[in-house]
Amino acid sequence: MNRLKERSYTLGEIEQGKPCCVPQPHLQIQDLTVGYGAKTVLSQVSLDIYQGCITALIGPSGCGKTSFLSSLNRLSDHHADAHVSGKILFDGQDLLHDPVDTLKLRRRIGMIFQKPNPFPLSIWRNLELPLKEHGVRDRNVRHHKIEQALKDVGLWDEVSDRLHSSAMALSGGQQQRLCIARALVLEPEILLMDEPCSALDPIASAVVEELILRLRGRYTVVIVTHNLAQARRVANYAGFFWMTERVGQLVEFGQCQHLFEAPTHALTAAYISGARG
Ligand SMILES: Nc1ncnc2c1ncn2[C@@H]1O[C@H](COP(=O)(O)OP(=O)(O)OP(=O)(O)O)[C@@H](O)[C@H]1O
Repeated sequence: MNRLKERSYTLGEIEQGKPCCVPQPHLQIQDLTVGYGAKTVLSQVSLDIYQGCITALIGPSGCGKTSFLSSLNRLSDHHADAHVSGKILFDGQDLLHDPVDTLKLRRRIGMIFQKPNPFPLSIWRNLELPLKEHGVRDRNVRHHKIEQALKDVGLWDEVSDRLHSSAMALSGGQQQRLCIARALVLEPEILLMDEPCSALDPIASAVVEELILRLRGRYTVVIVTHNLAQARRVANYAGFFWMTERVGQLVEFGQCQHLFEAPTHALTAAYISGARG
C-alpha cells in the first residue's frame, strides 16, 4: 500500500539547471590519506567541495569512496583502527587537527547511508529525537521543524495522518526520505550521501534522486554513487577514484559535464565508457 502510494508520487517540477553557486569552497581537502591498521586504502586526495553544489564521487568498489566520505564528518572515528591524515578545512578549522566537537560537527555535516536506517520508533519520534538531543527544547519549534523537514522531502502529504505509527512500516523509499528528513531537521550545511538510492527500487530511487536535485543550491551535497547516469544527472562536480596496487586515489576531479564528456585522464574515459571497472 505504502509502495503503491509512492509509485504515484512525484515531487513536482524541478528547477532544472538552477545555478548551484559561484563556486566557493565549503570544504577544502588536502592530501587526505586513510588507512585501517597497517593498510593504506586511500592516498593523498586533494579537492574542494563547493558550497551549494552537488559533488558526485564515482569509482569501482573498494577504491575508498566511503572511507573518504566518512572522514569528512569524522564518522571514521568510530573505526578503532582507522587513521586519517592530511587536512580537512571547514569554516576556519582543520577538522583533523583542531579540537572538534563531533556532535556539533555532525549536526552541520550530516550523513545518509546506503540502507535506510530509521530508528525503530514512530515517524514523529525519528525527527523529534535528534532535535531533543541537540537541545531544541521548545515543543512548538520542534513541531514546526519536523513538519518543514517532512515537507522538504515530500513525505508530509503521505504520512501526516500516521505520524505516530512506526517508521518501520514505511516503504524503503519512504524510509530513505525519512532519513534525509532526519538529517535536514537539524538544518545541516553539508549532506554526505553514501549510495543513497542503491537499496531502492527504480521508482523510489527516482523520487530520492529528484529530492537530491531539489537540495541543490540550499545545501552542499557530496554523493557517492555507482550509478554513472545518476551522477551525470544530479551533480555539478564529479570526482573519479581508482585503485592502484590496492590503494585508492583521486584520478580526476572537475565539472561533472566536463568529466563525463571530455575526461582528461585515459582511466576516467575507460571507466565511464564501461571499458574498465
Ligand atoms: N573498518 C574497516 N576496517 C578495515 N578495512 C576497511 C574498513 N572499512 C573499509 N575498509 C577497506 O578499505 C577499502 C576501501 O573501502 P571503502 O568502503 O572506503 O571503498 P568504496 O570505494 O566505498 O567501496 P564500495 O563502492 O564497495 O562501497 C576496502 O579495501 C575495504 O575493505
